[in-house]
Amino acid sequence: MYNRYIPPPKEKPASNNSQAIPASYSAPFSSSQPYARYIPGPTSSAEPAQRPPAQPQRIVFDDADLPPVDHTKRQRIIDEELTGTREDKKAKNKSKSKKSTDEGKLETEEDGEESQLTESKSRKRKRGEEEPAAIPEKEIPEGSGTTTSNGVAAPEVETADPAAGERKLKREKKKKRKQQDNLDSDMADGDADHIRKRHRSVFEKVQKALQAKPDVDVRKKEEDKEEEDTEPVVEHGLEPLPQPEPFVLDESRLTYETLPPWLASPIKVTADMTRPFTELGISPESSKVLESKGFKEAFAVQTAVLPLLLPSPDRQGDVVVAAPTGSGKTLSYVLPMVYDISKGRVTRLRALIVLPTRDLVQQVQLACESCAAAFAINGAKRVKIGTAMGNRVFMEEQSVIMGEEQIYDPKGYEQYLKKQDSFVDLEDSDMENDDLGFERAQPFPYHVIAYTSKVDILICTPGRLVEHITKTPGFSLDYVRWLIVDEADKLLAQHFQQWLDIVTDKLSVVKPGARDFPGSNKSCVRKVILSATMTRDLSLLNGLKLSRPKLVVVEGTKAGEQSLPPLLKEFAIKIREPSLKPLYLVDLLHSEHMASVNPGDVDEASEGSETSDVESPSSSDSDSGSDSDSDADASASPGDDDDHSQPSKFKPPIKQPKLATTILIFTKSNEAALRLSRLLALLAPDLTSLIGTLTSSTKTSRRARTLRAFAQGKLRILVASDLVSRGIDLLNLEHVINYDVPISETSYVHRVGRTARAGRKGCAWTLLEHAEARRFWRDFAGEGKGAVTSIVRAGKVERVRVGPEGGEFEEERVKEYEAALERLRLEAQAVGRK
Ligand SMILES: Nc1ncnc2c1ncn2[C@@H]1O[C@H](COP(=O)(O)OP(=O)(O)OP(=O)(O)O)[C@@H](O)[C@H]1O
Repeated sequence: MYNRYIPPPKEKPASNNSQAIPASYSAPFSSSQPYARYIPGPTSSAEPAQRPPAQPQRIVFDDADLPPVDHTKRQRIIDEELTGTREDKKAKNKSKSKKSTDEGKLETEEDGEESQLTESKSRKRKRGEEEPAAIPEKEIPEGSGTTTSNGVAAPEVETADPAAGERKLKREKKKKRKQQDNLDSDMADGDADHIRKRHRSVFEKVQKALQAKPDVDVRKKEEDKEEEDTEPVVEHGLEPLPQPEPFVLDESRLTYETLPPWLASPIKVTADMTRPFTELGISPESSKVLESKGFKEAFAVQTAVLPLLLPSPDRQGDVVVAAPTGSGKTLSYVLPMVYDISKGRVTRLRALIVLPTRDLVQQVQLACESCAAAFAINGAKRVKIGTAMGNRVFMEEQSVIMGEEQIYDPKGYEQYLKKQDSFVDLEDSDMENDDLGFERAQPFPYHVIAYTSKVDILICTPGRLVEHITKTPGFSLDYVRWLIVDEADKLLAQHFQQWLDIVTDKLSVVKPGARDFPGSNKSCVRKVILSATMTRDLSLLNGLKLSRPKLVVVEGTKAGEQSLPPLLKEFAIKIREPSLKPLYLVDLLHSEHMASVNPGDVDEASEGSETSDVESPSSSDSDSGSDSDSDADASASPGDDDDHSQPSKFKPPIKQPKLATTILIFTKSNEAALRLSRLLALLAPDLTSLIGTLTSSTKTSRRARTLRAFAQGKLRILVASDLVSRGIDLLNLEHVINYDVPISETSYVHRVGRTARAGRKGCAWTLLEHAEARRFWRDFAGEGKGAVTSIVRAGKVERVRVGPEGGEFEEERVKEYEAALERLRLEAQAVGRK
């Protein structure tokens, strides 16, 4: 930082005075140049004789604080300091000195500097040392009135007699000091301080520069060399400083080399591998029961996972499974887990299965019940299964999971009375249960309530699990020895109430006899982590605190890849006129493409179903209407091919319409799903009674009914949001239509994976508007320029044409469409007014 230079008074100095400023003096120092401020002499006319001649302020530095320096170099450094940076700092100084004048801010900053310098001076005086001479005198060229290369007036030095010259110099110094003292004493205190402060700042700079001398020398040398080698140095003003290279995100995909061994060397299983359950350690009796439930033999992933999880004399580690959608991952963990628990006698909470949605909880519950039945033979225990997903009031859920028993225990009763105040008061909680008449049991006098788990396996959503851990008396994970995390990538990426930390903390508690038996292979918790799109993000996986994990993948996939079901066929349809996209969908639904791909499956499911017991989109509120709505809609002539739209007083018998397949249509949001479902009902009246809607805003019970109706074939088309894109097992589903392109590869894999499950065929159709086409082909299909996709598929995505022959829809159809839109708008308005 440099102080503002104040130009010297415009009086003409005596030409023969060595202290006077030569005419050339002002030339290199404009007011904006960085240099110590010139101190003018006293202005009082009463003492003209004492007024010192105008001179530049001498720069004083404390040699005691510096290493011995070469004065020649020092001078050069000072010169560099004063000149080299001058241009660069010009504008900065201007604004700074202005600030300093206006606000006096600089003074404040400089107080410290001045006190340091004063301290240094006084130290020197105490030591009896002379104040060092001003700017290196030895360097001053011979001759009178010379200036330094910077134009600084150099004192005249006699060189003929060195002793005499020295004496003269001393005299001059003494004289100057005296003058300076006079000057100081004459000046008002504030002014003198102010000026001194300003000078000190410059001196401080010079000192710093000198201390940094070695760097300066090296830099100078380097600069000189560069100058020789390259172009002349261009001095810069206030243009932006050179910035470091922008940080480029490493988008390279994971390779085997970057993964830990257990991820890099997975256990691979061929996709078409099957084995009888008996060969994998399941008893023939249990296998028979499994067969009766539709599980004839173990699927590929099950053949690899079952041996790792079934009880064995060796203590085995945790298991991570990355296998395609519909490959049978659920049974691969449910079977060994239920088998293991069925060997016990006492009911305790032994297993937790965590899933992201309620629909999945219900689905996995069915798989668990099937297996529980399979192992409840030959006197083995029937494993008890419970759910916690927030679909009923909390206290009711608590009473389903936990049991209470009155035990005579006077001491315990006393403690209970003392503790009562600090006990978690569920009555005060914000749960939805309070006014429903559930009453928490109180202990009888001299009794305590002992809490016992009513279930061996709890299937739950993470949020509800945390609620039970924190609020349900007696709910404990001490005996849990199975933790299953299905759809793991989703659950790990979303920190629902820090559920994972809470659960893993609880599971790390060691209570001897609970799950820790020295030397037993049953000790500790077995963790099984599954997904069709398993993350390789170690920071996420680390949160699970896995112990000696093993990864199971389907052969043909590498780390970071996600394979599609082998029997899935994919198609893309170009939408030429985006504003008429619903018409393309209607055409696709009516086209020969929507044929059954697994003949027999759908018809079997729908046998005998003539009416639907679920809501229909043609009702004014498809998600909140009563079940009877669909009957009313169905009466609008479903299946009557001759005249679908004519209102008729005569209601024909309900017939199954000619849609011989099942279709799941994905939209981008709940709202879009509701809207499209209603629009379809208006545009394709023949399909009206077959359309159901699934969104996260639909009540769980209604969703369950809709799914049931679909499984039975009463509904043939489901319009859904991404809610059901994961895990939902619609076994008879044949076609998935991406009405809106999914947001990610992962989402695409899960959506299309709702079909072609369990060894069946299936088709996925994606409607592509022009703007979305590039992303689809590059990221999802892996075709075209710059294509990179992590999706592994058996075939290729085929292009299919749907829509009018000539490319344009008939005017009449466009008008129908516009009328349907208008009706939709009016209906929405009417709902808004309610
Ligand atoms: N061994 C088997 N024999 C016959 N069917 C089976 C067998 N194992 C699983 N299934 C059936 O396969 C279907 C898909 O299984 P599951 O839901 O476990 O797949 P998933 O791999 O978990 O799929 P997603 O990743 O989509 O959740 C289910 O209907 C299930 O009943």
